[in-house]
Amino acid sequence: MIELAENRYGKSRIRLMKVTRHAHGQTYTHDLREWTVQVLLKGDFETAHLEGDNSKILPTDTMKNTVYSLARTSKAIAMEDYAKELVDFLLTRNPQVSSASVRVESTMWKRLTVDGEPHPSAFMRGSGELQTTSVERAQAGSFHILSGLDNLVLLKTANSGFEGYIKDSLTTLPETKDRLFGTAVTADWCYTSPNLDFDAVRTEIREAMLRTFANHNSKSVQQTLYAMAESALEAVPQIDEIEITMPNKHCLLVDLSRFNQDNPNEIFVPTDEPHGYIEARVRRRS
Ligand SMILES: O=c1[nH]c(=O)c2[nH]c(=O)[nH]c2[nH]1
Repeated sequence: MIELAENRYGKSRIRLMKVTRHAHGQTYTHDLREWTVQVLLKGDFETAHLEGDNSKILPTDTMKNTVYSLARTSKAIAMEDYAKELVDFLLTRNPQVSSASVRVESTMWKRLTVDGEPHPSAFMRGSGELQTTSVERAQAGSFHILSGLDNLVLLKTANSGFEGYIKDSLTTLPETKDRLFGTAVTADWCYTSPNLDFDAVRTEIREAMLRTFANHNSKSVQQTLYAMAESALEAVPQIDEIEITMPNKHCLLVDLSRFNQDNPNEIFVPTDEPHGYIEARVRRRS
């Protein structure tokens, strides 16, 4: 006997740009948001898989249209609030759906400064960093919101060392009190409430992590990762758990002795592969 164990379906990589226009008398300001949205539904789709009966299937093309239509009417500023509206909309109109999940990835656009003034309608891509959220709700259930960020690329040139580790017959790594520490942070945190000023909380979490990365006297990526998670949890009571992944993007000191030159930690070769991979989930003790 064979059975359908689990299934879900939806639309991925729905790209959306929203311009919000504010008029101030003779002048104006525009706000810009760029989101990539994924919608996934779980529910009563067994007959679709087993019999080819599409009578309970909301086409993924309709889900894509829903994303744009709701973006037009929604007053949400935070992507978490927009995702909640989208989940509610899909669940209300589709009783065959048992749970809906919406993920939004937001691209960083920064307002251009021209002649020292913020420009009302010109923007610059900030970096490859993404702000993320995944919002899920079952019919008659409550929201589960996991927000975070991805590809926050950081580097510190002081206050990082790595010493005192295991040495065995395969060790070649020299100990160092002074190395470059480069990483690309991924973080995901859970909120204690589904109704928050999500953008304000996000800013505080991000700033707490950045401050700690900059100021930490790092004995390892592991220690700095934990300190960053701890500072986010201390700064923001509205989250109770945070998971952080920090690859160790090694920058290797170049040996210039072959050219009769010294290299007092000035010339490095940045490497992508292989890289260390450090991950931890840190939570408030209950
Ligand atoms: O911060 C570090 N943690 C490690 O576990 C590790 N391993 C390694 O080779 N270099 C480093 N650096």
